[in-house]
Amino acid sequence: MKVTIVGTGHVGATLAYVTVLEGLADQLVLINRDRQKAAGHALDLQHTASLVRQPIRVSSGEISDSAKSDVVVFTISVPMDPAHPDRRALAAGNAVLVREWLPALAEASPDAVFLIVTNPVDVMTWAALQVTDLPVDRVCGVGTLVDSARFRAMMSEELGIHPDDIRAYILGEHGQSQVAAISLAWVGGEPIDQSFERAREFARNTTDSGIEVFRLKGYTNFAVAKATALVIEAIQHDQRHTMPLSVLLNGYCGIDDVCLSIPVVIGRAGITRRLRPKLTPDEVAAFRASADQVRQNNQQISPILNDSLR
Ligand SMILES: NC(=O)c1ccc[n+]([C@@H]2O[C@H](COP(=O)([O-])OP(=O)(O)OC[C@H]3O[C@@H](n4cnc5c(N)ncnc54)[C@H](O)[C@@H]3O)[C@@H](O)[C@H]2O)c1
Repeated sequence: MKVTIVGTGHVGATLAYVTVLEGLADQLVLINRDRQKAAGHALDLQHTASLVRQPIRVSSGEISDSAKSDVVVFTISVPMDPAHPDRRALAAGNAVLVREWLPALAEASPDAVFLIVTNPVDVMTWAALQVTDLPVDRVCGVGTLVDSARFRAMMSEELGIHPDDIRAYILGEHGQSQVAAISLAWVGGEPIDQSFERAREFARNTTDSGIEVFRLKGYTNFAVAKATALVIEAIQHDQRHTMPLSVLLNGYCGIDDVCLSIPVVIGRAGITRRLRPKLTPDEVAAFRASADQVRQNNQQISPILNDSLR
């Protein structure tokens, strides 16, 4: 399997390291505007590859070197203002990057699954679909996967049960309007008590946790890299795992033409199913409000995507 990581900043470089350690590809290509930096990471990872069991070829290069990738991960981004950490503020700058990079990447790897990590990830996933002819089931954003994992970890600690045994999703925007689908949370077949006040507190903590890491160290990399690696692994082995990813919604909860995280099934062909769990009326209302928020951002960047540079 050939994986290309576009952008070798904190997230891209960490994901490249996890890809090598976990043997998630036979071939890994790194692309960065600073070619020397990408070459340095590739060389360092070649040395790493000689220490792991699974052989993997690591190189750096241009978009042409990414040709016929099975997975392309997009992580390039304008920087977030440390004084005002707000993912939505990256929308205009990153829309320019999506417009500049995605068409050529898609042309080079028309059969790849494209994983968008760049924030605001729901808006950028939608943007990627606007500037390419990629099928909707092969473009998805690493949206609330980390949020959901964090939410489950908090519940796990409270309940004294392994997080793998807890099913719980954060849905909607990877950001302030995200929705904790507490009505869907269960363990061992038992629903988590709706009146479980701590679950609401955990949901609030989850919403803020990514930004909190950013405030403390200036970027986030480990959790998102591991989450993205899980998605790559599901594609590599056609695992058909269910996970919350940001995908284009059309007619979902009455929402059209917006990318938001919902539980999906993912495998080698990309998204094979969009699951439709039964949410409470309050959760549906919150999910629709999240869609409205993201739609506003989409509208703001539309003129940038339509710019004549395309
Ligand atoms: N989806 C998620 O859960 C999640 C989690 C963490 C971070 N993120 C997002 O991932 C993105 C990357 O984060 P990071 O910490 O790696 O950022 P970073 O600043 O460390 O890296 C950004 C990369 O983009 C490249 N870049 C910047 N401007 C460019 C330009 N004009 N042309 C080409 N390349 C350019 C840089 O060279 C660098 O490789 C950000 O948008 C961040 O918000 C998403």
